Amino acid sequence: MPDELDVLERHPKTSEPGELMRPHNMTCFGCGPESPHGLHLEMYAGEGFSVDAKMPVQQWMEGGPGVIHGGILSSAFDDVMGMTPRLIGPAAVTAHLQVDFLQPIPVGKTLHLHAEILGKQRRKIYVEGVAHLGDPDRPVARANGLFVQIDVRAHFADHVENSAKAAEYLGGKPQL
Ligand SMILES: CCCCCCCC/C=C\CCCCCCCC(=O)SCCNC(=O)CCNC(=O)[C@H](O)C(C)(C)COP(=O)(O)OP(=O)(O)OC[C@H]1O[C@@H](n2cnc3c(N)ncnc32)[C@H](O)[C@@H]1OP(=O)(O)O
Repeated sequence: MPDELDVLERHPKTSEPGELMRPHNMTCFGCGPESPHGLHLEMYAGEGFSVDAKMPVQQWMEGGPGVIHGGILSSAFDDVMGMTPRLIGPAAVTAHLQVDFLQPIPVGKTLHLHAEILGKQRRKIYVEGVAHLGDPDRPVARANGLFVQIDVRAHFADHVENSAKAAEYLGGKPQL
């Protein structure tokens, strides 16, 4: 992370600490309630510049026998960490994501995910993530990511017609 950072301020319209955050896209694999095969993560705004979510580790998420698939864990981090920019302003997309797998994460447990903005410089937002199984002092995974703020309309302009929600986005009535 660079030394010279911008001052962080919560966006006046963002969710209050403890409040459920709105999915950024109803069919998002991570947080979309309408995603047919998604994680259906419910995200809560935390104190400061943080977001929390809990994910029951289900059988279909299995990688090694009885434990979570690394890609599922990475996806969960991606989405929870990707939600933190909304606390401060324009949406951001993942430019870089790095995950440390510290312990096996068993099927049947509930994974607690916490993401927090470490700093921002221009459009770059540095975010860390941590996951545990109920005891915050015993993390089972950690992540670091770089998210880059975008103009959502310009960024998705060439792709939005492929969205399951294309009719709504192109009909001028985005949910967001
Ligand atoms: C009408 C439509 C309406 C639709 C409404 C929908 C609303 C939806 C809302 C919200 C969506 C949020 C979704 C979150 C979902 C969870 C997160 C994901 O899974 S996102 C998917 C995976 N990620 C991507 O697909 C990104 C693909 N990459 C890109 O598009 C570009 O590379 C992008 C935008 C990341 C950067 O491209 P540049 O051209 O805009 O900007 P440059 O100048 O290259 O980078 C800006 C700064 O970032 C650094 N940078 C960029 N990539 C870097 C990297 N990999 N490592 C280190 N630094 C990097 C650069 O060095 C530069 O830094 P310096 O300001 O000059 O210091």
